[in-house]
Amino acid sequence: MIYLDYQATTPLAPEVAAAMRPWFEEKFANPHSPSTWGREAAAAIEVARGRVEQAIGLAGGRFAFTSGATEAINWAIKGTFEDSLRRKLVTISTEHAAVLDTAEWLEKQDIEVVRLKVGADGLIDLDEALAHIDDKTALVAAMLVNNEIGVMQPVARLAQAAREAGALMLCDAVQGFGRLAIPDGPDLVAVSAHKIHGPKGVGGLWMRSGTEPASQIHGGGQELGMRSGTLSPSLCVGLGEAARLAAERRDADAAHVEKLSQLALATLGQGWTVNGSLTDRYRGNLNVRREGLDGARLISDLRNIAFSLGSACASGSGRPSHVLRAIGLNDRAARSSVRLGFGRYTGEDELVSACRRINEAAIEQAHLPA
Ligand SMILES: Cc1ncc(COP(=O)(O)O)c(C=O)c1O
Repeated sequence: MIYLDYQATTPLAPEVAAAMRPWFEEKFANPHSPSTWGREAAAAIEVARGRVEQAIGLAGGRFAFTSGATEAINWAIKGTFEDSLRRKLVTISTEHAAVLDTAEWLEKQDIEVVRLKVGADGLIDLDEALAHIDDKTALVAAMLVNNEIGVMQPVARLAQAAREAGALMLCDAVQGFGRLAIPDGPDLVAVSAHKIHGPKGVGGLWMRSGTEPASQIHGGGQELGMRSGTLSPSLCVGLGEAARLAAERRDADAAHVEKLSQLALATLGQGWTVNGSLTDRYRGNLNVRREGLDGARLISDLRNIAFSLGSACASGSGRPSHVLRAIGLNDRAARSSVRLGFGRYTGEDELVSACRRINEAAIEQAHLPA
């Protein structure tokens, strides 16, 4: 199996698995218990928290663990509106479902939602965005790297505009965290462990000091009373170790990914078009289309290569991706697109071999009866 679906999830780093194991097995204490064992687990969680904060790299804030980025985003958005008299959210039409579905829920509570359009390059028009961010706006929510097409929005500029308007800025940094520097400016940053070679089921929300959205999960008062529920030392330690490794290896991983991206494009060869900006992008995400291709069929024909149509959610629904539609592709062009995602553990040879097979299968498909 050649794994080219790094945006859906990433393989667990061996260092992370090793760091997590004792907390599943002999060190099973409840980290909120006052026993010696409990305190040891709590201390390990605090070390992990420090590592995540360091990898996020923004000063003057604090990180709280959650079950993943979806929960962190729900918390940030719903909690901000619960605390604010302002009634407007400005976001982008190509955000992840965690943001867009929460925005839809807000609309039912009579909150105005502006979904900024994007151009064929997948990027917003900054002037249009600035015109919408005003004194009615409580929150601007924008992702750092798009999960489907890899393009990078101008997060720092949006954060500045939000601040000038007295609003807060949430950055869904899931696909950029640990891979790129998070630009300074956001007040709230959501991250997830399983996109950076950590375990599934853990992530969290970084909050600038003084910006603590209202709690959405009530109970035992863990995480400074902001997010209740017994923390899993194993998952938290796993995220901490994944963040530490990502920070340590960021430049080496970025250089590797850049090389892989060039190799993939050169191997696919002619007839393929990259969806979204060629310049403002994370290189480990290559969403490509080919005239007449049936992407779903290609994926089922090439069972030994794991790749996808776009987001895992869009793939399941059978509906064309909202991101590809937003960049102006019609149904046919959207269905002829596939996403190749690679990273730290992808070998050059396996990538070349996979791209060759993808290209050959696509050419073969063009000659088959529909
Ligand atoms: C951009 C983006 N935001 C949010 C999420 C949700 O993260 P999690 O799986 O931790 O809930 C994902 C993962 O699919 C993502 O790619």
